[in-house]
Amino acid sequence: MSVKREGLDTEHGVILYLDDITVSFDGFKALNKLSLDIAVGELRCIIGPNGAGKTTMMDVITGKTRPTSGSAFFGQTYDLAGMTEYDIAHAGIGRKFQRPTVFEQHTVFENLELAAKMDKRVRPTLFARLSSEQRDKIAEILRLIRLNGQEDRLAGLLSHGQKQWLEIGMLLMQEPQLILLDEPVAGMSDAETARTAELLNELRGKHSIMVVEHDMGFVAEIAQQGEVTVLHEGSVLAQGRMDQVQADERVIEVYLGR
Ligand SMILES: Nc1ncnc2c1ncn2[C@@H]1O[C@H](COP(=O)(O)OP(=O)(O)OP(=O)(O)O)[C@@H](O)[C@H]1O
Repeated sequence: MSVKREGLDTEHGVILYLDDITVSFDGFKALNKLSLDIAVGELRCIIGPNGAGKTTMMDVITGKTRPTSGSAFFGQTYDLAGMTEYDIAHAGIGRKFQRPTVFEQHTVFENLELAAKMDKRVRPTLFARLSSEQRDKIAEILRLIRLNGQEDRLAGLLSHGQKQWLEIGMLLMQEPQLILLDEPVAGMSDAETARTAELLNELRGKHSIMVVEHDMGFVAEIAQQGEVTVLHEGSVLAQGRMDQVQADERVIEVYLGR
């Protein structure tokens, strides 16, 4: 896998290392000695009951929350604990929150164009024309998110699912090295959920992606033979293929015990 971002050392094949991370809120441990690695090009699904610490983990990775102890590295060299949210985004970690936040008064194309111009690696180019390379990329992403032919529609008129795909497209325009998706299919119809699984399967291997999701059917579709991590009470309870974790007694207990 090529490493596009200068300075990101993934020579050892690992893009994210979380080691022994604890986050305490007034003594309550939202994360409790959490250790987790993501390989370059991996699509990792994270599941776990409510309150397991999934959002807190993403907040630590993106610099929104500081760990009380432990270390978080992006590649070999970026120590996330010492970086601001802006620096982390700039270094190449892109996050999509649960609710879509597209620019509703702009067209689909303009949304992707704005995302291209917010490319944090280059000088802001708000008034510059798109390069032909950027136009090609927008066309490719429009196809990927199945919004080709709809590029002139106002984003505010899209369905909930289409807005989510557009936002994924905007994230891709910025070429993040690691993509974090927080419950991407929450609120989607079954058809939209199936379509999102196809989209993520198309991204598999081309990007390093971490997906937090509650919808088990969807997780099974995208995890395939890859690893699924189950969080519980701020630590890793189990990790393995989806069929393995689903058969794990401890996992069954924490899901059924609620
Ligand atoms: N800022 C905070 N102050 C105090 N407690 C917090 C704070 N943020 C999270 N928590 C607590 O930490 C625990 C983990 O929360 P978190 O949101 O990370 O879980 P989650 O796995 O994302 O849950 P869900 O699936 O419901 O989104 C919860 O018990 C939550 O109440």
